[in-house]
Amino acid sequence: MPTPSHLKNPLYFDFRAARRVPESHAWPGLHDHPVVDGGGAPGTPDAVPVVDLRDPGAAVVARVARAAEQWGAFLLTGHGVPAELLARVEDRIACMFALPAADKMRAVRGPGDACGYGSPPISSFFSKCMWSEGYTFSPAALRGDLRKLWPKAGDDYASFCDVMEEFHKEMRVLADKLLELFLRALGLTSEQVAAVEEERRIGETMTATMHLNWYPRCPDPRRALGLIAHTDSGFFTFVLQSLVPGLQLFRHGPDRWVAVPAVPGAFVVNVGDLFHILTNGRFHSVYHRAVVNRDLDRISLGYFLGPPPHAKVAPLREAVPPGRTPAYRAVTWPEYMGVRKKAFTTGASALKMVAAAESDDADAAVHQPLVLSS
Ligand SMILES: C=C1C[C@]23C[C@@]1(O)CC[C@H]2[C@@]12CCC[C@@](C)(C(=O)O1)[C@H]2[C@@H]3C(=O)O
Ligand SMILES: O=C(O)CCC(=O)C(=O)O
Ligand SMILES: [Fe+2]
Repeated sequence: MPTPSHLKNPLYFDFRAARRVPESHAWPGLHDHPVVDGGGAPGTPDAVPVVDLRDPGAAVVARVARAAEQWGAFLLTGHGVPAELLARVEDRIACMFALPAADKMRAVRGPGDACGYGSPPISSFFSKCMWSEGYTFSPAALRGDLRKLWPKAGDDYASFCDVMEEFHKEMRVLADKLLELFLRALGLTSEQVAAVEEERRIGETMTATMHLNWYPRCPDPRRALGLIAHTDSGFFTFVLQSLVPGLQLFRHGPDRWVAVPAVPGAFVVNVGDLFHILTNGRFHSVYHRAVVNRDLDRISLGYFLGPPPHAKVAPLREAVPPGRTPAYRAVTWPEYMGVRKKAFTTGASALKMVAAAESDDADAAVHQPLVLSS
């Protein structure tokens, strides 16, 4: 009898060969909270907020503020990234995930590596495995990274790199636009936004990381999980989900999972933990997860924006109410990842661990927003 393919490479779980969900991939507690549809009529309690950038400026700012304060996430439409480019991006991602296991394993993420192929970094905190594969890379340096997957270069390598570079160019511009909208949504005037940028260079220094997810179809989707519930750690993330839905946002009161509808051409924008800190908790990071499907593969792309590694992130002066001190202490992204690691192992909240001691002494308020040291 031939050896099943998933046993040939012990590091690689062959989802295609799986006829059932093994214990290693079966998650308890997946159905502790109900799942509700987030695609209802706009304004209904569970409808995921939509921000259409084609609407008048003041309406857009108000919608961003409401969504970031109440949900920590929204669907972004009218963003100007061509649908035709998004279709090519999805096509190239599917082509990458269809590479033979041996090719993908050549690019495997090493312990502590930011980039590479395999389960996302968060998976190391759990004993169960997720029903997905992922690939993380830096779009600013992708040609080198991608040679691990395509050592001989070739047409697929070239088209993947060309399309991702084109996408990155569009997204980086959109990220700057959204950052400005977020700052306006905090109540800053255009002049204050310009002054913040002059002083702190948040937009100028923001870095982008891309993480691609492949969720193979699953024989028993109720037992398996595509991506464990988490908050993104950076400033904000654009998620492109294919036409197969699977992203769910957690909402309190009553506790429930809201299934984000697959809206063609839309991005889901998630507020991350460092933005939660930057906005002094006014915009809150959103807890979310991805589920899998019995009949269909699903692909998603996360375009993560965050500060450069040496930049300290602390609440913006403008986000702290008069007479109060900032709610969080200054942290770099790597420091915050260290705190989050500790939080995972102890069951604590990483954001609470970087909360500053409460004080009403306005004179003691030392605001140290994004500080760039050389
Ligand atoms: C920029 C990043 C955010 C991320 C860690 C990473 O360095 C690259 C992968 C990202 C991702 C994607 C899946 C979920 C997540 C929690 C993870 O483990 O890897 C996020 C990370 C994050 O937001 O912290
Ligand atoms: O697959 C999705 O829709 C969500 C992906 C995600 O949350 C992530 O990559 O951080
Ligand atoms: Fe995420």
